[in-house]
Amino acid sequence: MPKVLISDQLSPAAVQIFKDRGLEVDVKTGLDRDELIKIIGDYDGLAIRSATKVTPPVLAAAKKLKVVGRAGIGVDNVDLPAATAAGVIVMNTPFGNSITTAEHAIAMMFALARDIPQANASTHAGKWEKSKFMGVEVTGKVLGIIGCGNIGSIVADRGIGLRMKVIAFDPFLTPERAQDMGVEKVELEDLLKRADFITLHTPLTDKTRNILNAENLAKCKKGVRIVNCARGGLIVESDLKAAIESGHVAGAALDVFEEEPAKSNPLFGMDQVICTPHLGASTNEAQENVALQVAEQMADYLLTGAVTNSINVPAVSAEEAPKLTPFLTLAQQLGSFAGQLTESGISEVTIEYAGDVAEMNTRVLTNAALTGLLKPQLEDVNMVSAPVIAKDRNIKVSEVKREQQGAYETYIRLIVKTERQERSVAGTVFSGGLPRLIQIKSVNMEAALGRHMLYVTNLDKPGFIGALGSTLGKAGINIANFNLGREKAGGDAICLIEVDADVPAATLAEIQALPHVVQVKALSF
Ligand SMILES: NC(=O)c1ccc[n+]([C@@H]2O[C@H](COP(=O)([O-])OP(=O)(O)OC[C@H]3O[C@@H](n4cnc5c(N)ncnc54)[C@H](O)[C@@H]3O)[C@@H](O)[C@H]2O)c1
Ligand SMILES: O=C(O)[C@H](O)COP(=O)(O)O
Repeated sequence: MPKVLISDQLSPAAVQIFKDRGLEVDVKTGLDRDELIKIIGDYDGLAIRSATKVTPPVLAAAKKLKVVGRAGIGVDNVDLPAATAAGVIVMNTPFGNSITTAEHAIAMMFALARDIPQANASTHAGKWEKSKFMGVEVTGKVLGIIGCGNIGSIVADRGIGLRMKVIAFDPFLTPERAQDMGVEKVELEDLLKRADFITLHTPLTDKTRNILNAENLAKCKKGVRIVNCARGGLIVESDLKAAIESGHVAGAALDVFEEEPAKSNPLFGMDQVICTPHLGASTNEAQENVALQVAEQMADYLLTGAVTNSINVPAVSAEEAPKLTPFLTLAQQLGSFAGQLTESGISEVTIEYAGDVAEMNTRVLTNAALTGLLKPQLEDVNMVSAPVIAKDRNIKVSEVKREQQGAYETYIRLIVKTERQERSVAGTVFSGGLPRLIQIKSVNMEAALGRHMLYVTNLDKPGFIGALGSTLGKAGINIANFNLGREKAGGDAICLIEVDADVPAATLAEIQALPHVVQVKALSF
């Protein structure tokens, strides 16, 4: 009988589900790393929240482990590549605590507007400082939401209910979805300039890390109040401290910190800063939701092999797997390729299946393509949530099936329409199950996608390839594969280069400055 360890505070509902489904379950919370390493070898499943760190040494000791279930959203405490390499499925519950977290952000906004924690402490101390705590109304104020996904859009809805003017910065929010929500879609600069309250609801990615740094805080309206119930690392804490000390920022309410558990922090002790210890998801309702859901998902997987809400593995049945797997990889790669190049809201996605692949389970393949497409923008998107997210965002998704045509026996073509342009990319699977890109826009080429890729669009002129090669060489970057294609001699051309390491920003800038280069972008797969 499979055995599960619950190593963080989960609702007792989870234990009941595991037992009802016939699994053995142990609850051992507060384990340190070595204690976890010592016992993890006994378990097939590990159910966690954000406290347990699933690191490579833990995974190395977890010889029987098949699934890690995160009762909540963020899986930043799980080393995903290491889990994937160890064959461990990681699943989460992407929607179960969204309402609760949005409510915490609203509670923090009110606490800030009316100094409630400070006034509470002062009153308990018998001071009756009635004139000290002069607040601000939220009605009519501008609420600036950075990141308008599941939680951000619930905050927007509540803000509108409070008669606030809600503006949102989220490059991947379509104008139609913003309009449906009654939210004004704005650029970051505009949001910073106009918002009386700013609330953060993005994942922590390379693009969002330090999004509120000294430079951006200086662009904020004087007297702005800032709420962060998303992730520490979105705000530079020392810069926020300085902005509060100078009086430019009136206050901040923080549920999350650069380092957690936060035992000391530059912002601790400041009168204008309200802190909670990562309580965003801590309500009975949310905890019940996520515990029930994660236990059901883990039991399903351990008992039947069904995969739901997995972050690192697509959902496929045992019979379909061998034929479908290379096409799943291809679909996800095509999606990821387009997603990494997309910098504005997606309105439409069409996936063409031609030849043999049109007879397969194209729904799963479409979900794989959407997962790849949305992944560069969203922290938690998987084969199950991708279509729901696309629908929520008013992205029109359609499949077209064709008989075999053209040079390839079978292929998948992904066409992505955004506010600004239409992008198409096609690929096939070669014998031996090797996925290959065969066309980008209307330019033919045959390219495998490696871990580090450089995508360059340029004019087909002499000297360009040499200049590109020497720029990479000068930067010590080895070229593993070089693929070229062009529309016509002297016309638009595309280079897709596999390199052995990440290309630094300075080298990208040098390539961008080469004659005949239109665009350069580093991609990773
Ligand atoms: N405090 C807590 O206890 C708690 C609870 C739940 C979730 N969270 C955190 O809240 C955050 C949001 O969760 P969610 O479920 O709404 O995620 P989500 O993926 O549904 O939404 C994130 C949104 O951020 C947007 N985004 C991505 N990059 C952006 C960028 N560079 N600039 C602006 N917007 C960008 C995405 O387009 C998306 O709409 C996550 O970091 C999650 O881990 C915290
Ligand atoms: O990502 C999440 O779901 C939240 O940060 C909640 O984390 P917690 O389950 O540790 O409270």
